[in-house]
Amino acid sequence: MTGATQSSSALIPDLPKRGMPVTIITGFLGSGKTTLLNQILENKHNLKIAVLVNEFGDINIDSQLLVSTDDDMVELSNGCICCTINEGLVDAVYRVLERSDRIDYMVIETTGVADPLPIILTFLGTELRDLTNLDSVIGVVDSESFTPDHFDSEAALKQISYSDMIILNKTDLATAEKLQELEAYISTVKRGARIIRSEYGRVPLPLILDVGLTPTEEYQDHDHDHDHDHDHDHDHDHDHHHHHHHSDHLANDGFVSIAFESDRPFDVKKFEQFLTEKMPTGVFRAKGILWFSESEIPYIFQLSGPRYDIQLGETLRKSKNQVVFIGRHLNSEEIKQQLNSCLV
Ligand SMILES: Nc1nc2c(ncn2[C@@H]2O[C@H](COP(=O)(O)OP(=O)(O)OP(=O)(O)O)[C@@H](O)[C@H]2O)c(=O)[nH]1
Repeated sequence: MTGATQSSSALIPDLPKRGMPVTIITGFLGSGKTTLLNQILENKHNLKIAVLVNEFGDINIDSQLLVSTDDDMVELSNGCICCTINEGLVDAVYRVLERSDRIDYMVIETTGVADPLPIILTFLGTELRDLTNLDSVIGVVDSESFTPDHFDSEAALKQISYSDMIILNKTDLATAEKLQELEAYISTVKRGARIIRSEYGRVPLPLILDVGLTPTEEYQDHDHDHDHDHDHDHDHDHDHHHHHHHSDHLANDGFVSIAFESDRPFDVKKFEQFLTEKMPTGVFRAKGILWFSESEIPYIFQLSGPRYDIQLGETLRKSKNQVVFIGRHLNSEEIKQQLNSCLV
């Protein structure tokens, strides 16, 4: 990777020694990362922020749900974090650095099943170290659904242990006791962790941006290539060097992502019946832009753990149905067939 990017750095010789500040937002599926990112974008005032979003799945839903002004930039790189992001990430960062207009800050949202370490090491262990300044890694935790078994997911645990700060989000859905238990648990995983409670990611920006929390020297001994060689349970030896993966391949800790798109609208009653009666219990997270035959305006669909909501997406353009289901032990064909039968 270093070889591939060295030539790009020659294009931007004038960057200051301490480069562009970068914040990484990590956290499990549905914990509130995009919500936090929207809070940042809505409250950034004059700061020009470039946003990089990496999604688990073939369709970019998050990018469509981000509030964005002309100054912001959303660079997308979908796919499996282990296969795609390290190469795609360096290129995307260069595209931001090479922009002629001023960008003050970069915020990266990882997928909900990502191990943040390879991303951290991409900033600290490659030539990006001189061009960027990793400010902090923020881990978002869903205080309603997170439990100490951390969804049986190594990634969920690593997201906490590599975070410099934890946003204990969705406090409106958890009892005071649960919040205290979680804070105690998080402190056992990450001693001395800075924990901030929030609802809908509402946190004053000075508490989370430009805080200089990443202990960069502690990562110095990590061997970048070695650490990238991790233990995901999918086999990608034979296709590591090309990036036309399908979502079925994107399994992390057993999670798979199933993308469904259609130019035909859904029947709202059939779709709700699918959600309440037919959807497999293995579905942990779903999101999408929905088009119902009854409405001219598209809807935003969010499902996280036990709850879902479907809200009018006034600012979205109606085009087609796009929805992603993420979970374990999912039968992709069966789900697609069931969704097809909800179409008008
Ligand atoms: N009640 C409640 N809901 C919240 C809060 N924060 C976020 N949500 C909802 O939780 C759902 C998931 O939020 P997102 O911000 O999309 O979560 P995410 O971490 O980006 O999800 P992935 O990208 O799939 O990993 C959405 O329906 C949000 O509106 C909160 O503090 N309280």
